[in-house]
Amino acid sequence: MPSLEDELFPSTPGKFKIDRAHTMNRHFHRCFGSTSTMFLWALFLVALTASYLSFQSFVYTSSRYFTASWGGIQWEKQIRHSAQIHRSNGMSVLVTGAAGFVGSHVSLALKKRGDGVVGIDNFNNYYDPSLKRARKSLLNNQGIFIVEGDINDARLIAKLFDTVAFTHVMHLAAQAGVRYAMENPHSYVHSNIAGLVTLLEACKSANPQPSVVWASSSSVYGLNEKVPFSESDRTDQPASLYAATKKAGEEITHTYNHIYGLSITGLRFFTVYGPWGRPDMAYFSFTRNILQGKPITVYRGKDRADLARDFTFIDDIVKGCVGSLDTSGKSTGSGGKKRGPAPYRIFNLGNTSPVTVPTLVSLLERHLKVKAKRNFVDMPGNGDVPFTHANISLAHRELGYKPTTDLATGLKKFVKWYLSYYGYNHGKAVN
Ligand SMILES: O=C(O)[C@H]1O[C@H](OP(=O)(O)OP(=O)(O)OC[C@H]2O[C@@H](n3ccc(=O)[nH]c3=O)[C@H](O)[C@@H]2O)[C@H](O)[C@@H](O)[C@H]1O
Repeated sequence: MPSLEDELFPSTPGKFKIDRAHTMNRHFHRCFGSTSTMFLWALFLVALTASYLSFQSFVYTSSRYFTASWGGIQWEKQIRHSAQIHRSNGMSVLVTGAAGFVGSHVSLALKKRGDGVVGIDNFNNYYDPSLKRARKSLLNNQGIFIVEGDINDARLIAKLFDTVAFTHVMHLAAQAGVRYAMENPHSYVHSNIAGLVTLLEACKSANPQPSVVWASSSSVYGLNEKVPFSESDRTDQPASLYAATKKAGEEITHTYNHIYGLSITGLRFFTVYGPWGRPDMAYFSFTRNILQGKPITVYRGKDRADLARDFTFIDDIVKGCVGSLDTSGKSTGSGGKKRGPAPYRIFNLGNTSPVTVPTLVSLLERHLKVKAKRNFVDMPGNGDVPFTHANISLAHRELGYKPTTDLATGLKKFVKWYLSYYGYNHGKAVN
């Protein structure tokens, strides 16, 4: 069946063009008989377009205003209340990623000792958001308010700094996970680079400027083979996009320290685990599979060598974070201008005793009292590194950091939490 266009303008080659041009010409002259009429029509069209555009912008602004999940007197009151300090020389901390694993633990620790804490989290679905919601209610019960929003939302971040003069920012919001970077590379750029810059822009413009402590990663050591990994070792050979964005974060924060006088502390976390942890990590997904009777995939390196990680228990990491906030030193800038040099620090926060992945599995079996079905496969080339091992002498000297939990003890605590949270039958098919 010919289309309406075909009926109006027959498609015979040659004829089509002439006829169409001719017809258009006739219509044109009928409508716009003289130059002055043409001018008036043009004026009319310009005015019509302008009023349409301003109407569109009005609709956008007002819908943004009415549908925003933040703002308003009540909202500001909650933020101020949450940020209130209840100890002498305390701090008011904006914690990004507060509904995340490390973020929720650090927020609770700060609140417990009397610091003011305001959280922000975008509750994305990288892993089950219901776990993030559960962490949120835990924090709410302790009087911590979590703003639901993205660190890329510059207006929201500016509003938070307008509402509270935060002394510190604990920046833990990030797209985590080493291997997922091959599936969704842009989410890493969005959170770990664009989001970081948006946050730093707000910090640099705030008056007073806060001190910033943020989560880098052990993955920045990439293909480094010198053990244990020291802060001064090479970090220019990342093995994954995740690692590359964290390394970029270290360079980006350096420029904000250099240009604007922001006090910066970057923490290279080594495979953090524990209660309320991340379901995407090996110790967590292994636990789920073992309990469900499903096989687990255990990667092996070159020549079938076991992979190893410097697994670090969450309570030790929390101490390192709090110690970093306490020793961070002040930012020196104001109104976006540097007034003098400010501290720029980077620390490894590890356990300094690597354990192989098969040993991790054996420990889980012991605590769960269930045998695992191991499936050994060669480590795929997806960003993984064969081992990590932290030298923590710098953090020990500067922060008093001293991890005290070995993997067996930490996993016992994790398993206890896991069973109380999910029960033995989590996800098991019921016959
Ligand atoms: O320290 C970091 O900077 C990073 O730590 C964490 O990464 P990783 O150390 O890779 O932890 P994780 O995935 O638990 O794999 C642990 C081990 O199990 C092996 N592994 C993993 C999965 C699997 O199915 N099988 C397996 O053998 C795997 O090969 C590895 O040897 C954080 O996720 C990351 O966000 C970042 O913070």
